[in-house]
Amino acid sequence: MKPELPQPLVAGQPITALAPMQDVTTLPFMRIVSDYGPPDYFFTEYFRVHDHSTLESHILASITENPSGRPVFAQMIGEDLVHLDRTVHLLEQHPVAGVDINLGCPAPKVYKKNVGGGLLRDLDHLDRVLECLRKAVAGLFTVKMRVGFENWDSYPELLQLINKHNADLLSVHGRTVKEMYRGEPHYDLIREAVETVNCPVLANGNISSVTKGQAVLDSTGVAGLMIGRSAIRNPWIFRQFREHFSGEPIFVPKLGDVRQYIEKLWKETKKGDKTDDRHVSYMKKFLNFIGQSVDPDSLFLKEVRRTRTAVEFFATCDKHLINEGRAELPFADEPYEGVVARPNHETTRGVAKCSDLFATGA
Ligand SMILES: Cc1cc2nc3c(=O)[nH]c(=O)nc-3n(C[C@H](O)[C@H](O)[C@H](O)COP(=O)(O)O)c2cc1C
Repeated sequence: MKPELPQPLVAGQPITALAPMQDVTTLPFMRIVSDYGPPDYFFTEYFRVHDHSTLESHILASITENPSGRPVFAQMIGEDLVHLDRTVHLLEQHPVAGVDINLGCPAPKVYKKNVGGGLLRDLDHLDRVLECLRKAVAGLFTVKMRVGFENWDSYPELLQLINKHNADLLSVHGRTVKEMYRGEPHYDLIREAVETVNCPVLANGNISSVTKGQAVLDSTGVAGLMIGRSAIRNPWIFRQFREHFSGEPIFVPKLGDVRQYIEKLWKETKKGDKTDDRHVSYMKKFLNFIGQSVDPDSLFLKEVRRTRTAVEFFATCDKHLINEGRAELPFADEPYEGVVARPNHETTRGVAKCSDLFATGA
């Protein structure tokens, strides 16, 4: 019998999902998001698939040790049929909700190896990849993709491939690979997916608040929303969506709550062997997004980016988030205009890790 998509936490509500984010959606981050109110679905960062790949243990932990009880879909990136098939069988020995293929990674070093977004340039090979995966995956087979490589000329064909291979869920990041993270996503193209494919669709890209999410639900008719960077900035966002869908008052975090979130992030993500000062640079990956909603002049972000030691880092957090009554100020619902996270997407470090592997000819 065909497996069904898991029910959302509150039956009948649109689905919410945490987008896969390399080096971010690790087990510690999933724990934190679960504490603040989990999404309906989790997706892991991608497992790399090539001729000598194994399941990376830290990614596997985000499936096997996830405390939320919510379904976790395992994402893969790769293009080799034999090894994709092999990896599906390895993954399905674990409690995965389904297996997802990454058709969106826009990093040149990745797409040049014809994986991630690169697969969107060769629909014949993509056809074979999807056929192989559909045969291999016993449970739910899901796809996360962008709307095209250079443009969306092949998008209708792409959507037909989703139908041909009976994907069970499609997440669409409404930009081309070449658009990277620039500009507003093409929500009209997400609507086209809803009208064309036979499976539920999740809208992805710049779902920054409940208001924005509801507007996207209304304009596209999607079954749900997949949220990435805004869940780093605002880990209460899934709870807020659930409250909104239930017609309840929506929780408004204060700067004092944000200070506690930063403390939690520090404690959860710091590995035993790392010095406090080295951990400051890892924390900036998160602070970059959090800082977008702290103050409109970007004072917090500018100052925290300059910190080098743990003492400086926490003193800056206290100054901007707690001292002089700031703890009671609201944390803005949307990023302040002009306050930009840099980088605002996959980092070179993350990209380098996977491109190094694919560069071996795998
Ligand atoms: C740091 C970072 C890492 C990412 N890693 C992945 C990944 O491993 N797999 C994937 O499909 N997308 C990845 N993405 C893309 C996101 O899943 C998502 O499609 C994108 O950020 C747009 O959604 P948003 O505007 O809600 O962030 C990553 C994005 C970021 C910012």
